[in-house]
Amino acid sequence: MLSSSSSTRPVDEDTTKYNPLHKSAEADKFQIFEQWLRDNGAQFPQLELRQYDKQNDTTNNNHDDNEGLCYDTIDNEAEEKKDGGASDMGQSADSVAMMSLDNNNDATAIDDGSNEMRSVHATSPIPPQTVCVSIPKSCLITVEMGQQTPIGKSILHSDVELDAPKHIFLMIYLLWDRKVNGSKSFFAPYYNILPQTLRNMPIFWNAEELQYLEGSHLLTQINDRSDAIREDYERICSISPHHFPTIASLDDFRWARMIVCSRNFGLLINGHRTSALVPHADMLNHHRPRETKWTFCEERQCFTITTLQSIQAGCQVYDSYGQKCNHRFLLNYGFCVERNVEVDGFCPNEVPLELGLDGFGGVVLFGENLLNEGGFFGGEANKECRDKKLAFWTRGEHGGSHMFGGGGAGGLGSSFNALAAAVSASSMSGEGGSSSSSSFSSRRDLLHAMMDPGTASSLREAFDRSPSSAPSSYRHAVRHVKRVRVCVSNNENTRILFSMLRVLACNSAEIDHISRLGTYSAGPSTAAQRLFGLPVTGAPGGQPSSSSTLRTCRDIRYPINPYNERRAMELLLDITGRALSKYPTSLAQDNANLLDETAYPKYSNKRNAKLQVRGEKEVLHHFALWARTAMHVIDIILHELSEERKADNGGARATTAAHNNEELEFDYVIQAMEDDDDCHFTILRYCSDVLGAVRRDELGKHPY
Ligand SMILES: C[S@@+](CC[C@H](N)C(=O)[O-])C[C@H]1O[C@@H](n2cnc3c(N)ncnc32)[C@H](O)[C@@H]1O
Repeated sequence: MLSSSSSTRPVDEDTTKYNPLHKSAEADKFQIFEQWLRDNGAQFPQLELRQYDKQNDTTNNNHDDNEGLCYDTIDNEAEEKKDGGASDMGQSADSVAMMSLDNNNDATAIDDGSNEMRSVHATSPIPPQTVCVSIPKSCLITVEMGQQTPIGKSILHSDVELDAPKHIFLMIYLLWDRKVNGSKSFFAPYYNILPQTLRNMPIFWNAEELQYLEGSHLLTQINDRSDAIREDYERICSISPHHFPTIASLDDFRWARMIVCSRNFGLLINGHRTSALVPHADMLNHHRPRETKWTFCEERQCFTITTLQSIQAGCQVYDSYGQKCNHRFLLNYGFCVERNVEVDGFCPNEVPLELGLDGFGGVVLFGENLLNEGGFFGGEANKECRDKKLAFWTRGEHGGSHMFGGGGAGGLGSSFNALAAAVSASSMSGEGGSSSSSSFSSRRDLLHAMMDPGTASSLREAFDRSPSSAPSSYRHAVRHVKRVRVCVSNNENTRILFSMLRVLACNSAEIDHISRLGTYSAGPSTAAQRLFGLPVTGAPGGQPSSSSTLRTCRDIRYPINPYNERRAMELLLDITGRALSKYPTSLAQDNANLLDETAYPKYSNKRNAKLQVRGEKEVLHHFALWARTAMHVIDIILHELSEERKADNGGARATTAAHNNEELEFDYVIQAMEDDDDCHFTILRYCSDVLGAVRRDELGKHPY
């Protein structure tokens, strides 16, 4: 196990593995590359490039060490940028057997194009604040250069919309120059050392490798990414039908997209914001916390990398690709960090949760309607209530337009990924446009039909074209779904998740109450609302104060009451359970699997997939525990309240057996949580502070 600090990181001492660069064609490529850079003024005097040796990797994937709750629409990962942050993978990078680029002991590994994992090492001790890499502007490929190519100009003059507009011009330059100028290109030495297969990138995984991600939303994102690349390719072909297909095939385009995605730097060059491919600087692997920083230095007119700490001779020199969830590392860079934890203990791994409402007032979790019609979440019979609830749930979104587009942005930038589900032709025609939800059985049939993935998507298309002409039952069945990414933290996205759960858990009186709440208005507030600096209720009479803005389902930051909060926690337990049930293996099984480095070799696609799903399950288990703990604490509060009520009514509270049981007392339970080292601080703080404030408020309402 390597430390994240260079001072304790082992130094590679087996110099026999790092012979001078002259023995293989592969080494020649790198020698030519480095010489080309030096000839053009680049400097990296204390660095050498190395290549990882192949290691039991059945997928030909040799890797070394080792993107708050956002609505999906702001979770745009299409154009991931390096951010000058730092990595964890460094810890494993050094532990991987490596060889110098001229080491022809493993010529086969080199020649099959699969040994694509290179790294940068210090050849002598490097003090902090040393500019260890300096690449002149003339060696950079920038967005503007892509815009000046014939295809770039055609794109600029067209009104075509592309998924990756910023990356596209770098891709275009790379593909165009390679094809048109070939070995005569100024950048040919750079093109020659770029990885050829990118087999570690999930969009290039085979079916067996993708199956390792079963249960993960990442599978959908991989598909979406693949589709988006194909669509961009087709759009550019439509602008340049005779030229572009001769420059790049779809496979070339896919390769270029992932090269740019994993290697570009967002820069400010002489006051102009752009993106660039920076030869050599893009050979540094990711590690956190960061040990180097990079920038475009106007004085030198060079891209520079500067050390932030001393780096020992032989140690790998890292860059940080930023603090990111493993799904971003995997999707955009083709690796996962084994232990993705920041120095302060924060783990950025996330999992997306999908929750929503149908027009019957029924809760929808991961696209499935809760059908407990006898229970609370299956929907409300009261039309007025469900209309209000739906109005609140969709408040702030663009009416209609987002509903069927699969991810259109809402007015507040939130993802309103409303899903229109298909129903069978018979059920649609059978409804005849009459009021729909007249009976439970027809509604149930309708919802069942909607859950069937085989139901007619053509009807959905017809409905999308003309929603207003669809039968009202169908319109009511349309599910309004939002997605939120959560991690093990009480960050903004956690707060949004809890807010949405509270709204979904509202009964008629509660939805009336939150609909009346104003935002940031002065006036009377409860102790708990003051304590948390939370929005306060509007003036009596139900109108928000004039200075308030309308609140949305993201704004219910404080429990509405203990009963609603308990229902919200039931929903949280349900949604985490549903998400966990999608995976074929348990978290315990994953942990056991990852101990087996023969079956799950380091840096293999199989291991990376396992790391990804394990990270998701860790988050889901955290929230399941949160929900269970909260329900227990709320039950204790409700018990105390009922005891108070009895006492207020003249009962003998103190003599009840239950009351003598200290395990049923709020303070006792909170103290036990504080004493428990395993109790996560977010759960403790929520139970102690948020539920504690709810309890104080409720007790303050006595006598009843
Ligand atoms: C900017 S390049 C870095 C240089 C790269 N190693 C090469 O040989 O060209 C980014 C790629 O390096 C690899 N990489 C970077 N950091 C890594 C890490 N911590 N663990 C595993 N692979 C990493 C991934 O394949 C990623 O797509």
